[in-house]
Amino acid sequence: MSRVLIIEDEYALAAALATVVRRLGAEPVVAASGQGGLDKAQRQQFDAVLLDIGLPDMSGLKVLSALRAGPTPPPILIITAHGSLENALEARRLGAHDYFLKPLNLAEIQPQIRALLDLPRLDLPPSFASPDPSLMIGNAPEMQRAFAQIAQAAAARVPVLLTGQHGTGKTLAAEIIAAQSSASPLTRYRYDEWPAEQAEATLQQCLDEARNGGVLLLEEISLLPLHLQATLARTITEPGAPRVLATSASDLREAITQGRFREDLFYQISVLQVTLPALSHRTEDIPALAAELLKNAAPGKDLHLSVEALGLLKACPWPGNVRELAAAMQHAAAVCTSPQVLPRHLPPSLQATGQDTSHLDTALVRSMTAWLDQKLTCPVENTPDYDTLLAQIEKPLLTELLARYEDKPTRLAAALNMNRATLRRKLRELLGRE
Ligand SMILES: Nc1ncnc2c1ncn2[C@@H]1O[C@H](COP(=O)(O)OP(=O)(O)OP(=O)(O)O)[C@@H](O)[C@H]1O
Repeated sequence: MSRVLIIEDEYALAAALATVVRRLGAEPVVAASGQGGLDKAQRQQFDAVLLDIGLPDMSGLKVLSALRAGPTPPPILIITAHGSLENALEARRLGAHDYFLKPLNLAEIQPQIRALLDLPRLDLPPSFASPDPSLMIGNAPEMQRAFAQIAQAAAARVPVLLTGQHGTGKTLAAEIIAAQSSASPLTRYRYDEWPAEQAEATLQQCLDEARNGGVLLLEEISLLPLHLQATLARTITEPGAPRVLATSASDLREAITQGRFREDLFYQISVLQVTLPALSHRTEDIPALAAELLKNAAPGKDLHLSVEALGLLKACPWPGNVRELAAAMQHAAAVCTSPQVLPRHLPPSLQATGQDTSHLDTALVRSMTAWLDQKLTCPVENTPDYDTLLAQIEKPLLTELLARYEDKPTRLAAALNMNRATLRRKLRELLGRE
């Protein structure tokens, strides 16, 4: 893996550069002073150096000449707030590869770093490459609704709020929307990635970076404290402001009632909304998702899931949603030495929760309660009788059961210990089968 030395005393900038380097597939090493940088360069070989000229302990130009004096000097990119022609000329004379002025446009410096490291575009992790919309898997009705919302959002240039539990694909959906609707790279900001004293300056930097046609992804916007919400509410209405895509796993309307989120900002950022369903609400998507995630986890290994393993996956509650399923498939790929993944190849925690199906019972009771609420809130004369309600429950139950026993009533009756004559009568009355 290529290694990049970042000599920069401004924490926010150093962290942002480290993120860029990491996303390019290289390892960042940060030094906050000139001497620190030189020490690190003496101990390790680097493939590139990003060097700030305005360092606290010595001139970056001095660091540059010291680095260049080594036996195999790496290519060096200079970053400076004191952009003068002299500095630029001197840096070039001392052998700097290129020269960048602060405030730094990360989108501009990124291709330069890639070129220095001689990294092919394909090396980029999916978060920086434009994600392929087909990578978002889902056939369930709730997912189809989400796809329609994503398509609308991709065709517009208005702010979008993406909601759903953690790991449901909000960020992936936002990346797809951004890639489809803007040529500029996506700028990202997440409040809890920064120390409190750097958070505001970094937000401002991200807002500036994405100005004039860019897209700013604000991950988990609910974390933003009120004073930064005020900054955001003011800035995103200014001319040239970036398009904002915001994600939230917590209920922003509830946050508004509790005084933790500004109502005006909520309406500003939620012109369009995309709602990603929980994985436990779309268990029919689990086979396709699990197969794809397993393939990604073990490319070329041709692993597939046994019926038993799939049954277990479908029964799990998945609080971590698709992210948790992806981790489970990585686990399976690591421990499974045969072509077929069995329940014992799944993480032990899943094997335990998969046995406990109480969450499914709870879900059944919850949806039956909602169904009854709806059925029974009508004038007394229209209230259905008990047998009608029971028939409505039994009809899908029998259809589903028959499908599992090859559509053979005799097999179903034997397997579930049912009276054959009763089953035949029910099939005739409820499903019209002779
Ligand atoms: N429908 C999907 N098809 C394929 N992969 C998916 C899908 N949804 C999510 N993923 C994958 O699951 C992982 C988690 O998704 P993502 O980071 O987008 O979730 P999130 O909702 O933004 O989570 P958080 O709230 O924790 O930030 C990612 O690796 C993503 O690529």
